[in-house]
Amino acid sequence: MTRVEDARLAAELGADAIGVVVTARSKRRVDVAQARAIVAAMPPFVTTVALLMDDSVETVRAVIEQVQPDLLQFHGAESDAWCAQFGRPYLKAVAMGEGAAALPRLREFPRAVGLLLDGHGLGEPGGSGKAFDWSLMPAELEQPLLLAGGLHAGNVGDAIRLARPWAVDVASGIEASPGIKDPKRMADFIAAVRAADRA
Ligand SMILES: O=C(O)c1ccccc1N[C@@H]1O[C@H](COP(=O)(O)O)[C@@H](O)[C@H]1O
Repeated sequence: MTRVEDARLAAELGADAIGVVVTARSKRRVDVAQARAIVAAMPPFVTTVALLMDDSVETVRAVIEQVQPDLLQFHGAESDAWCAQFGRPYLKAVAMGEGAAALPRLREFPRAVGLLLDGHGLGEPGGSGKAFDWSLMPAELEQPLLLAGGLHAGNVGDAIRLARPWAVDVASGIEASPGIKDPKRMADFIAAVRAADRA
């Protein structure tokens, strides 16, 4: 989310969580002040997430103190120990663009509260709009698995039925342009997720 009004609409439509991208490596980047405004505008029970990618310890500390997100989400080459040093719950994104060869990395983050499997390639930022082979979603891991990458209202139902993730995460598939959400795409996406949940 880059705008308070988009984040409020997501919450009204029933999103369980919203994210702000504070890493510099994104076309959706917001500064700390804007990230704080978006997070502060969220009602109770909507989880707020700050996205980071190979940022400095100082940057992460500033985000924790000033934005106060519920969760950190790391998208780069950070190790489990590096992510855990902040003493905050975190999600670790794993790039699935190389297919089955990426699967061993899912075991490298035992302290993550969840793993986000995203369709982009190793070293690339997320938010790419690229999907991966959902049949690779492992069933045996104990951590909650979140599915991301190239999702939109037209494919998220199939993705949920096939991969059975804990949650789905979307950026470009609900946008009118980078960082600007499209209300109809957002509503259609959440309706498709709820329909798949019920089925
Ligand atoms: O969205 C970004 O710009 C971004 C930048 C750096 C790291 C992660 C980023 N986004 C994450 O990627 C997923 C999937 O995006 P998409 O649906 O394929 O466009 C998104 O939900 C964020 O978690």
